[in-house]
Amino acid sequence: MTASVLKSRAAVAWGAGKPLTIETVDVAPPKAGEVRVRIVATGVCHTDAFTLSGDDPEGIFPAILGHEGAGIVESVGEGVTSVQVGDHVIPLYTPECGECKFCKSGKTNLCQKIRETQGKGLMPDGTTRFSIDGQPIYHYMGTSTFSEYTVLPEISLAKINPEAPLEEVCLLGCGVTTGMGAVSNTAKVEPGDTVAVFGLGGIGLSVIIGAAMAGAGRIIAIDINESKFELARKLGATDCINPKDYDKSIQEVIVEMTDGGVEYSFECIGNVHVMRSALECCHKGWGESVIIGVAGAGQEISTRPFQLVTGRVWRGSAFGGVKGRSQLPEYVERYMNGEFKLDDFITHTMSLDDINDAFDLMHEGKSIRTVIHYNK
Ligand SMILES: NC(=O)c1ccc[n+]([C@@H]2O[C@H](COP(=O)([O-])OP(=O)(O)OC[C@H]3O[C@@H](n4cnc5c(N)ncnc54)[C@H](O)[C@@H]3O)[C@@H](O)[C@H]2O)c1
Ligand SMILES: N[C@@H](CCC(=O)N[C@@H](CSCO)C(=O)NCC(=O)O)C(=O)O
Ligand SMILES: [Zn+2]
Ligand SMILES: [Zn+2]
Repeated sequence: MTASVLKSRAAVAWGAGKPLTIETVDVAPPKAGEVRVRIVATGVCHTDAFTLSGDDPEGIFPAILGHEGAGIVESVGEGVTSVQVGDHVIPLYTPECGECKFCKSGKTNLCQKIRETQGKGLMPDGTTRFSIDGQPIYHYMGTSTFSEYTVLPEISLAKINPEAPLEEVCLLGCGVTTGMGAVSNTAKVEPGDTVAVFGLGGIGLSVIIGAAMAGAGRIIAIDINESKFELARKLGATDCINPKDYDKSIQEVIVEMTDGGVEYSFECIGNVHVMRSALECCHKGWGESVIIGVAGAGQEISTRPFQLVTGRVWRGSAFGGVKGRSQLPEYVERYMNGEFKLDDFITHTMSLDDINDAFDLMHEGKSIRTVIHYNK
Protein backbone atom coordinates (compact mmCIF):
# COMPACT_ATOMS: atom_id res chain seq x y z
CA MET A 1 0.00 0.00 0.00
CA THR A 2 1.34 3.44 -0.90
CA ALA A 3 1.90 5.70 2.11
CA SER A 4 0.37 9.19 2.19
CA VAL A 5 1.10 12.41 4.05
CA LEU A 6 0.65 12.05 7.82
CA LYS A 7 -0.14 14.63 10.44
CA SER A 8 2.34 14.44 13.31
CA ARG A 9 2.83 16.18 16.64
CA ALA A 10 6.26 17.78 16.71
CA ALA A 11 8.27 20.25 18.76
CA VAL A 12 9.52 22.87 16.31
CA ALA A 13 12.57 25.08 16.90
CA TRP A 14 11.77 28.34 15.10
CA GLY A 15 14.95 30.18 15.96
CA ALA A 16 18.04 30.30 18.16
CA GLY A 17 17.25 30.69 21.84
CA LYS A 18 13.49 30.46 21.35
CA PRO A 19 11.42 27.87 23.21
CA LEU A 20 10.16 24.99 21.08
CA THR A 21 6.49 25.08 20.14
CA ILE A 22 4.28 22.04 19.69
CA GLU A 23 2.84 21.97 16.19
CA THR A 24 0.98 19.64 13.88
CA VAL A 25 3.33 19.06 10.97
CA ASP A 26 2.79 17.30 7.67
CA VAL A 27 5.18 14.39 7.22
CA ALA A 28 5.51 13.31 3.60
CA PRO A 29 5.78 9.63 2.72
CA PRO A 30 9.24 8.11 2.47
CA LYS A 31 10.86 8.37 -0.98
CA ALA A 32 13.06 5.67 -2.50
CA GLY A 33 15.59 4.39 0.04
CA GLU A 34 13.78 6.14 2.90
CA VAL A 35 11.75 4.96 5.87
CA ARG A 36 9.05 6.64 7.95
CA VAL A 37 9.26 5.81 11.64
CA ARG A 38 6.85 6.33 14.53
CA ILE A 39 9.03 7.49 17.39
CA VAL A 40 7.91 5.98 20.69
CA ALA A 41 10.38 7.75 22.96
CA THR A 42 13.29 10.16 22.72
CA GLY A 43 15.91 11.40 25.11
CA VAL A 44 16.99 15.03 25.21
CA CYS A 45 20.78 15.36 24.83
CA HIS A 46 22.91 18.40 25.53
CA THR A 47 23.64 18.63 21.80
CA ASP A 48 19.96 19.46 21.17
CA ALA A 49 20.32 22.37 23.62
CA PHE A 50 23.62 23.37 21.99
CA THR A 51 22.02 23.66 18.56
CA LEU A 52 18.97 25.44 19.94
CA SER A 53 21.25 27.97 21.65
CA GLY A 54 22.57 29.15 18.28
CA ASP A 55 26.16 28.05 18.97
CA ASP A 56 26.12 25.26 16.36
CA PRO A 57 27.68 26.42 13.07
CA GLU A 58 25.35 23.95 11.34
CA GLY A 59 22.26 25.10 13.26
CA ILE A 60 19.42 25.85 10.90
CA PHE A 61 15.84 26.95 11.62
CA PRO A 62 12.98 26.21 11.59
CA ALA A 63 13.90 22.66 12.40
CA ILE A 64 12.75 19.62 14.32
CA LEU A 65 15.54 18.69 16.73
CA GLY A 66 16.06 15.39 18.57
CA HIS A 67 18.51 12.58 17.86
CA GLU A 68 18.26 10.10 20.76
CA GLY A 69 15.12 8.18 19.84
CA ALA A 70 13.66 4.74 19.32
CA GLY A 71 10.60 3.74 17.36
CA ILE A 72 8.75 1.45 14.99
CA VAL A 73 8.82 1.45 11.19
CA GLU A 74 5.51 2.85 9.87
CA SER A 75 6.15 2.69 6.12
CA VAL A 76 9.03 2.14 3.72
CA GLY A 77 9.94 3.76 0.41
CA GLU A 78 10.74 2.06 -2.85
CA GLY A 79 13.70 -0.29 -2.81
CA VAL A 80 14.04 -0.50 0.98
CA THR A 81 14.99 -4.04 1.89
CA SER A 82 16.78 -4.02 5.24
CA VAL A 83 13.79 -3.02 7.39
CA GLN A 84 10.07 -3.58 7.11
CA VAL A 85 6.88 -2.19 8.63
CA GLY A 86 6.73 -3.06 12.33
CA ASP A 87 10.47 -3.40 12.86
CA HIS A 88 11.84 -1.74 15.98
CA VAL A 89 14.61 0.71 15.18
CA ILE A 90 17.00 3.27 16.60
CA PRO A 91 17.65 6.31 14.36
CA LEU A 92 21.33 6.94 13.63
CA TYR A 93 22.83 10.39 13.27
CA THR A 94 25.95 8.57 12.13
CA PRO A 95 24.66 6.33 9.33
CA GLU A 96 26.43 3.29 7.95
CA CYS A 97 26.21 2.82 4.19
CA GLY A 98 28.91 0.16 4.07
CA GLU A 99 30.10 1.47 0.68
CA CYS A 100 31.76 4.87 1.11
CA LYS A 101 35.50 5.37 1.59
CA PHE A 102 34.93 5.97 5.29
CA CYS A 103 32.81 2.86 5.85
CA LYS A 104 35.29 0.75 3.91
CA SER A 105 38.36 2.16 5.67
CA GLY A 106 37.91 0.05 8.80
CA LYS A 107 39.27 3.11 10.64
CA THR A 108 36.18 5.15 11.49
CA ASN A 109 32.44 5.07 12.05
CA LEU A 110 32.00 8.44 10.31
CA CYS A 111 30.09 7.35 7.18
CA GLN A 112 30.03 10.31 4.79
CA LYS A 113 27.45 9.07 2.27
CA ILE A 114 24.79 11.64 3.25
CA ARG A 115 26.78 13.94 5.56
CA GLU A 116 26.53 17.00 3.31
CA THR A 117 22.74 17.09 2.99
CA GLN A 118 22.30 15.95 6.60
CA GLY A 119 24.32 18.96 7.77
CA LYS A 120 21.99 21.23 5.81
CA GLY A 121 18.87 19.81 7.40
CA LEU A 122 17.85 18.02 4.21
CA MET A 123 17.16 14.48 3.06
CA PRO A 124 19.69 13.05 0.57
CA ASP A 125 17.65 14.34 -2.42
CA GLY A 126 18.01 17.91 -1.10
CA THR A 127 14.41 18.38 0.10
CA THR A 128 12.59 18.05 3.42
CA ARG A 129 9.77 15.68 4.40
CA PHE A 130 8.39 18.08 7.05
CA SER A 131 6.15 21.08 6.38
CA ILE A 132 3.54 23.27 8.03
CA ASP A 133 0.98 24.84 5.67
CA GLY A 134 3.45 24.26 2.86
CA GLN A 135 6.39 25.91 4.68
CA PRO A 136 9.33 23.49 4.75
CA ILE A 137 10.69 22.60 8.18
CA TYR A 138 14.29 21.33 8.30
CA HIS A 139 15.50 17.97 9.57
CA TYR A 140 18.20 17.77 12.26
CA MET A 141 21.14 15.37 12.42
CA GLY A 142 19.21 13.22 9.95
CA THR A 143 16.93 12.05 12.76
CA SER A 144 14.44 14.73 14.06
CA THR A 145 13.14 12.57 16.87
CA PHE A 146 11.13 15.44 18.39
CA SER A 147 8.43 14.56 15.85
CA GLU A 148 6.20 11.56 16.50
CA TYR A 149 6.66 10.59 12.85
CA THR A 150 9.98 11.20 11.13
CA VAL A 151 11.59 10.14 7.86
CA LEU A 152 15.13 8.79 7.62
CA PRO A 153 17.32 7.22 5.00
CA GLU A 154 17.40 3.44 5.33
CA ILE A 155 21.13 3.63 6.08
CA SER A 156 20.31 5.72 9.18
CA LEU A 157 18.40 3.00 11.00
CA ALA A 158 19.63 0.23 13.29
CA LYS A 159 17.17 -2.66 13.53
CA ILE A 160 17.01 -3.85 17.12
CA ASN A 161 15.53 -6.63 19.26
CA PRO A 162 11.75 -6.03 19.35
CA GLU A 163 11.69 -7.10 23.01
CA ALA A 164 13.82 -4.13 24.06
CA PRO A 165 11.93 -1.35 25.90
CA LEU A 166 12.01 1.61 23.51
CA GLU A 167 11.54 4.08 26.38
CA GLU A 168 14.96 3.03 27.71
CA VAL A 169 17.02 1.91 24.72
CA CYS A 170 16.40 5.27 23.06
CA LEU A 171 19.36 6.40 25.20
CA LEU A 172 21.55 4.10 23.10
CA GLY A 173 20.76 6.37 20.14
CA CYS A 174 23.30 8.81 21.52
CA GLY A 175 24.42 9.37 25.11
CA VAL A 176 25.11 5.94 26.55
CA THR A 177 26.64 4.49 23.39
CA THR A 178 28.78 7.59 22.96
CA GLY A 179 30.28 7.33 26.44
CA MET A 180 30.73 3.56 26.54
CA GLY A 181 32.05 3.43 22.97
CA ALA A 182 34.58 6.22 23.58
CA VAL A 183 36.12 4.05 26.30
CA SER A 184 36.24 0.78 24.38
CA ASN A 185 36.65 1.89 20.76
CA THR A 186 38.47 5.22 20.94
CA ALA A 187 40.61 5.05 24.08
CA LYS A 188 40.71 1.26 24.47
CA VAL A 189 41.05 1.46 28.26
CA GLU A 190 42.74 -1.58 29.80
CA PRO A 191 42.47 -3.23 33.22
CA GLY A 192 44.24 -1.25 35.92
CA ASP A 193 44.31 2.05 33.99
CA THR A 194 43.60 5.33 35.75
CA VAL A 195 40.90 7.40 34.07
CA ALA A 196 39.64 10.97 34.56
CA VAL A 197 36.12 11.94 33.45
CA PHE A 198 35.29 15.64 33.13
CA GLY A 199 31.53 16.36 33.24
CA LEU A 200 29.05 13.94 34.77
CA GLY A 201 26.00 14.25 32.55
CA GLY A 202 24.66 11.39 30.45
CA ILE A 203 27.91 11.18 28.51
CA GLY A 204 30.39 11.33 31.40
CA LEU A 205 28.40 8.83 33.46
CA SER A 206 28.40 6.44 30.49
CA VAL A 207 32.16 6.83 30.25
CA ILE A 208 32.29 5.77 33.89
CA ILE A 209 30.21 2.67 33.13
CA GLY A 210 32.54 1.82 30.24
CA ALA A 211 35.68 2.43 32.29
CA ALA A 212 34.40 0.27 35.15
CA MET A 213 33.59 -2.52 32.66
CA ALA A 214 37.07 -2.23 31.19
CA GLY A 215 38.52 -2.82 34.65
CA ALA A 216 40.00 0.65 35.19
CA GLY A 217 41.82 0.72 38.53
CA ARG A 218 40.87 4.26 39.42
CA ILE A 219 38.12 6.45 37.96
CA ILE A 220 38.35 10.13 38.89
CA ALA A 221 35.07 11.98 38.26
CA ILE A 222 35.13 15.77 37.96
CA ASP A 223 32.16 18.15 38.02
CA ILE A 224 31.27 21.56 39.42
CA ASN A 225 27.82 20.25 40.33
CA GLU A 226 28.33 17.93 43.30
CA SER A 227 24.81 16.52 43.06
CA LYS A 228 26.20 14.36 40.23
CA PHE A 229 28.68 12.59 42.51
CA GLU A 230 26.31 10.07 44.09
CA LEU A 231 25.39 8.41 40.80
CA ALA A 232 28.98 8.66 39.58
CA ARG A 233 30.11 6.68 42.64
CA LYS A 234 27.33 4.15 42.19
CA LEU A 235 28.46 3.53 38.61
CA GLY A 236 32.10 3.06 39.56
CA ALA A 237 33.85 6.39 40.20
CA THR A 238 36.51 5.94 42.90
CA ASP A 239 37.19 9.68 43.45
CA CYS A 240 34.80 12.61 42.91
CA ILE A 241 36.29 16.08 42.84
CA ASN A 242 35.04 19.62 42.35
CA PRO A 243 37.59 21.98 40.72
CA LYS A 244 36.12 24.82 42.79
CA ASP A 245 37.49 23.22 45.98
CA TYR A 246 41.12 23.84 44.96
CA ASP A 247 43.26 26.94 44.61
CA LYS A 248 45.37 25.34 41.87
CA SER A 249 44.46 24.06 38.45
CA ILE A 250 42.51 20.82 38.28
CA GLN A 251 45.20 19.26 36.09
CA GLU A 252 47.80 19.91 38.80
CA VAL A 253 45.48 18.35 41.38
CA ILE A 254 44.98 15.22 39.27
CA VAL A 255 48.68 14.88 38.37
CA GLU A 256 49.51 14.97 42.10
CA MET A 257 46.74 12.51 42.99
CA THR A 258 47.96 9.99 40.41
CA ASP A 259 51.75 10.03 40.61
CA GLY A 260 52.16 11.84 37.30
CA GLY A 261 48.80 11.76 35.55
CA VAL A 262 46.12 9.49 34.16
CA GLU A 263 46.29 6.96 31.34
CA TYR A 264 43.09 8.30 29.79
CA SER A 265 40.91 11.37 30.23
CA PHE A 266 37.54 12.20 28.67
CA GLU A 267 36.08 15.69 28.19
CA CYS A 268 32.29 15.36 28.34
CA ILE A 269 31.26 19.03 28.63
CA GLY A 270 32.12 20.99 25.48
CA ASN A 271 34.28 23.57 27.30
CA VAL A 272 37.58 24.32 25.52
CA HIS A 273 39.30 25.33 28.78
CA VAL A 274 38.37 22.02 30.37
CA MET A 275 39.61 20.25 27.22
CA ARG A 276 43.04 21.72 27.98
CA SER A 277 42.87 20.53 31.58
CA ALA A 278 41.83 17.09 30.38
CA LEU A 279 44.87 16.86 28.11
CA GLU A 280 47.28 18.23 30.67
CA CYS A 281 46.20 15.83 33.44
CA CYS A 282 47.40 12.93 31.25
CA HIS A 283 50.59 11.09 32.11
CA LYS A 284 53.77 12.17 30.33
CA GLY A 285 54.86 9.70 27.68
CA TRP A 286 51.57 7.86 27.16
CA GLY A 287 48.44 9.59 28.51
CA GLU A 288 45.63 10.10 26.01
CA SER A 289 42.74 12.55 26.18
CA VAL A 290 39.49 12.01 24.29
CA ILE A 291 37.31 15.00 23.43
CA ILE A 292 33.63 14.09 23.36
CA GLY A 293 32.08 17.46 24.28
CA VAL A 294 30.94 19.70 21.45
CA ALA A 295 32.22 23.29 21.52
CA GLY A 296 30.49 26.29 19.99
CA ALA A 297 31.20 28.11 16.75
CA GLY A 298 34.52 29.97 16.73
CA GLN A 299 35.96 28.22 19.79
CA GLU A 300 39.41 26.67 19.61
CA ILE A 301 41.52 24.43 21.81
CA SER A 302 45.06 25.26 22.88
CA THR A 303 47.94 23.84 24.86
CA ARG A 304 51.71 24.04 24.74
CA PRO A 305 52.86 21.79 21.88
CA PHE A 306 55.38 20.47 24.41
CA GLN A 307 52.46 18.58 25.98
CA LEU A 308 52.23 16.52 22.79
CA VAL A 309 55.96 16.40 22.13
CA THR A 310 56.28 14.71 25.49
CA GLY A 311 53.93 11.94 24.57
CA ARG A 312 50.41 13.00 25.45
CA VAL A 313 47.83 12.36 22.73
CA TRP A 314 44.72 14.39 21.91
CA ARG A 315 41.91 12.62 20.08
CA GLY A 316 38.16 12.88 19.61
CA SER A 317 35.19 10.56 19.43
CA ALA A 318 31.80 10.78 17.71
CA PHE A 319 29.02 8.37 18.71
CA GLY A 320 31.68 6.42 20.58
CA GLY A 321 33.24 5.22 17.35
CA VAL A 322 30.29 2.85 16.99
CA LYS A 323 29.10 1.77 13.54
CA GLY A 324 25.38 2.05 14.03
CA ARG A 325 23.83 -0.59 11.81
CA SER A 326 26.32 -3.36 12.45
CA GLN A 327 27.26 -2.66 16.08
CA LEU A 328 24.42 -0.82 17.85
CA PRO A 329 22.12 -3.90 17.96
CA GLU A 330 24.83 -5.59 20.06
CA TYR A 331 24.65 -2.75 22.61
CA VAL A 332 20.91 -3.37 22.85
CA GLU A 333 21.58 -7.09 23.43
CA ARG A 334 24.17 -6.33 26.09
CA TYR A 335 21.61 -4.13 27.83
CA MET A 336 18.98 -6.87 27.55
CA ASN A 337 21.47 -9.32 29.07
CA GLY A 338 21.83 -7.05 32.10
CA GLU A 339 25.43 -5.97 31.44
CA PHE A 340 24.52 -2.35 32.23
CA LYS A 341 21.47 -0.39 33.31
CA LEU A 342 19.75 2.53 31.65
CA ASP A 343 17.11 3.47 34.22
CA ASP A 344 19.75 5.14 36.42
CA PHE A 345 20.05 7.78 33.72
CA ILE A 346 16.36 8.51 33.34
CA THR A 347 15.74 11.12 36.00
CA HIS A 348 12.57 12.47 34.32
CA THR A 349 9.95 11.34 31.84
CA MET A 350 7.34 13.62 30.30
CA SER A 351 5.04 14.19 27.35
CA LEU A 352 6.11 16.09 24.25
CA ASP A 353 3.96 19.02 25.40
CA ASP A 354 6.38 19.65 28.28
CA ILE A 355 9.62 19.34 26.30
CA ASN A 356 10.80 22.85 27.17
CA ASP A 357 10.89 21.72 30.82
CA ALA A 358 13.42 19.06 29.78
CA PHE A 359 15.76 21.80 28.53
CA ASP A 360 15.22 23.83 31.72
CA LEU A 361 16.04 20.81 33.91
CA MET A 362 19.23 20.21 31.92
CA HIS A 363 20.37 23.84 32.20
CA GLU A 364 19.60 23.86 35.93
CA GLY A 365 21.74 20.72 36.38
CA LYS A 366 18.76 18.81 37.80
CA SER A 367 18.48 16.01 35.25
CA ILE A 368 20.71 13.39 33.71
CA ARG A 369 18.31 12.41 30.95
CA THR A 370 14.71 13.37 30.38
CA VAL A 371 12.88 10.90 28.14
CA ILE A 372 9.87 12.13 26.16
CA HIS A 373 7.14 9.49 25.83
CA TYR A 374 4.88 10.11 22.85
CA ASN A 375 2.05 8.14 24.45
CA LYS A 376 1.99 10.30 27.62
N1 LIG B 1 30.92 13.50 20.48
C1 LIG B 1 29.72 12.96 20.55
O1 LIG B 1 29.40 12.03 19.80
C2 LIG B 1 28.73 13.47 21.53
C3 LIG B 1 27.55 12.75 21.78
C4 LIG B 1 26.67 13.24 22.75
C5 LIG B 1 26.94 14.42 23.42
N2 LIG B 1 28.07 15.11 23.12
C6 LIG B 1 28.43 16.33 23.85
O2 LIG B 1 28.91 15.91 25.13
C7 LIG B 1 28.72 16.97 26.08
C8 LIG B 1 27.99 16.42 27.30
O3 LIG B 1 26.67 16.06 26.98
P1 LIG B 1 25.64 15.66 28.16
O4 LIG B 1 24.34 15.36 27.49
O5 LIG B 1 26.25 14.67 29.05
O6 LIG B 1 25.54 17.07 28.91
P2 LIG B 1 25.03 17.46 30.37
O7 LIG B 1 24.64 18.89 30.32
O8 LIG B 1 24.02 16.46 30.82
O9 LIG B 1 26.32 17.27 31.30
C9 LIG B 1 27.39 18.15 31.32
C10 LIG B 1 28.02 18.10 32.72
O10 LIG B 1 29.18 18.92 32.71
C11 LIG B 1 29.25 19.62 33.94
N3 LIG B 1 30.08 20.81 33.79
C12 LIG B 1 29.76 21.97 33.15
N4 LIG B 1 30.81 22.82 33.20
C13 LIG B 1 31.79 22.19 33.88
C14 LIG B 1 33.14 22.55 34.24
N5 LIG B 1 33.64 23.74 33.93
N6 LIG B 1 33.87 21.66 34.94
C15 LIG B 1 33.36 20.44 35.28
N7 LIG B 1 32.10 20.05 34.96
C16 LIG B 1 31.35 20.92 34.26
C17 LIG B 1 27.79 19.91 34.26
O11 LIG B 1 27.60 20.22 35.65
C18 LIG B 1 27.12 18.62 33.83
O12 LIG B 1 27.05 17.68 34.89
C19 LIG B 1 27.97 18.06 25.31
O13 LIG B 1 28.91 18.98 24.82
C20 LIG B 1 27.33 17.31 24.17
O14 LIG B 1 27.05 18.17 23.09
C21 LIG B 1 28.97 14.66 22.20
N1 LIG C 1 27.51 20.54 13.99
C1 LIG C 1 28.60 20.82 14.89
C2 LIG C 1 29.23 19.61 15.51
C3 LIG C 1 28.25 18.75 16.27
C4 LIG C 1 28.94 17.44 16.60
O1 LIG C 1 30.15 17.40 16.83
N2 LIG C 1 28.17 16.38 16.62
C5 LIG C 1 28.68 15.07 17.02
C6 LIG C 1 27.55 14.33 17.62
S1 LIG C 1 26.93 15.11 19.07
C7 LIG C 1 25.68 14.09 19.51
O2 LIG C 1 25.11 14.51 20.65
C8 LIG C 1 29.13 14.24 15.81
O3 LIG C 1 28.88 13.06 15.67
N3 LIG C 1 29.84 14.84 14.95
C9 LIG C 1 30.28 14.23 13.74
C10 LIG C 1 29.58 14.82 12.55
O4 LIG C 1 28.72 15.70 12.77
O5 LIG C 1 29.86 14.42 11.44
C11 LIG C 1 29.65 21.71 14.26
O6 LIG C 1 29.50 22.01 13.06
O7 LIG C 1 30.56 22.13 14.99
ZN1 LIG D 1 23.54 13.49 21.61
ZN1 LIG E 1 29.41 5.03 4.42
